[in-house]
Amino acid sequence: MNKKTIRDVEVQGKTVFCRVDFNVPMSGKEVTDDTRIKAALPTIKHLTGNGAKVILASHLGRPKGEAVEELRLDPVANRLSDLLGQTVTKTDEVHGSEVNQALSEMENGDVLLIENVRFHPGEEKNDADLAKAFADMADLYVNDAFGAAHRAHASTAGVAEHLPAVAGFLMEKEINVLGQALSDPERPFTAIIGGAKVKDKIGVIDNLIDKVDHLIIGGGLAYTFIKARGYEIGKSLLEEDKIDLAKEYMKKAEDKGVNFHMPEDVIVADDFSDSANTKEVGIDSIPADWEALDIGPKTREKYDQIIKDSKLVIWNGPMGVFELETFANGTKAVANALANTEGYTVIGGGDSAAAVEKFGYADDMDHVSTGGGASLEFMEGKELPGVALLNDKE
Ligand SMILES: Nc1ncnc2c1ncn2[C@@H]1O[C@H](COP(=O)(O)OP(=O)(O)O)[C@@H](O)[C@H]1O
Ligand SMILES: O=C(OP(=O)(O)O)[C@H](O)COP(=O)(O)O
Repeated sequence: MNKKTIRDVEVQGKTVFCRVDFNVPMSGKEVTDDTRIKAALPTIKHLTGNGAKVILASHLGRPKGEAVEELRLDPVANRLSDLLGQTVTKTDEVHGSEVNQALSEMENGDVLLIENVRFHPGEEKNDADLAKAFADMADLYVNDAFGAAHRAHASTAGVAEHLPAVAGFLMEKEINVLGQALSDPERPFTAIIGGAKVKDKIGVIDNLIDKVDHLIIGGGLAYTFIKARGYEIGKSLLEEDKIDLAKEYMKKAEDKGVNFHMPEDVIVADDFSDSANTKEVGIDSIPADWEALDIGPKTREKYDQIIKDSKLVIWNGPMGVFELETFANGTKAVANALANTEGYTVIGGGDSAAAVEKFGYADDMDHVSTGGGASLEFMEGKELPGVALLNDKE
């Protein structure tokens, strides 16, 4: 990576505005997976250990510019305090008098976490005033939020225009490892795309088709493709206005000789719950009132074989609603296949990383990225806004 990092700057006595990605899975007020918090610890400890005052900023969920009680960062601050072994002060504001007061009380080595930056309507608009307000709090900007580096927001991009701006250790590691894997990919190269953020992820498929040998689709994303093939999908997740795009991508894959795989069979349920009635059905038999929440056994077997025959596998997005035991088998099977392939394996995405951790396969992967959309956009060859504005190495 040709960007400056925290190794290249003096931080003693400085106030550092450090963007992290603490967008962690939650259940009520409990952090259910702290992978992303742990991943930021080396940077935070480097800063505190070298005498900086550290202001941490993160988003959590998608509150759309207003305060949402369940998306406050207090549980994250508590978990971070435990992990760091020091008190992390948390403000209820993103900026303003409460934050300024907390800042005035900070000593070198202290850590302050400001409230969920997406409570402020200016964050996602990359509002210039908000970016300036963030910059005015500090002497240095550090971006360690690889998971949010594909967003050009006030705390990930705008703020960097006003301060010396460098990458944290996590950002550096992600860019280096992913860049290395993709510079000259070993083949067969397989990409597996699943999850629920259809709007975000469908576009990356376009560029991935130019790079991979096998493209595997699963999770909520699959049903827009299955519908595009002309099948009825009942109440399964559908992004109606992306059906044409799905058709276009399948055509492109065919034209380019890329092997495109979508589920052949699925697990359908009459309710979105662990106690729902379920059935295994072919994709031509999804009942009108049911929704497909996992891939079926034939699909699991087929995907397992492709993964085991691959030399490089990137996986982003679970194959089903893995949080519910009843619909976790597809995601488990794919995680197991990745753990047992000889190929180099890269996992991306908050939920995929959480799934791999939950099923006990994290140590068997070559790289578990903290970014889902970010790793995909990086692997597509796009320049990430959260990286572009950082200072270049001299
Ligand atoms: N068939 C499906 N229907 C609805 N939601 C699904 C389905 N398959 C997976 N999901 C959901 O997708 C979510 C993860 O999606 P996403 O955020 O895109 O993944 P990641 O965080 O790994 O990038 C999980 O919460 C999972 O329950
Ligand atoms: O969880 C995230 O993305 P991911 O689900 O693609 O890994 C990042 O924190 C970015 O969140 P966003 O997709 O709401 O901008």
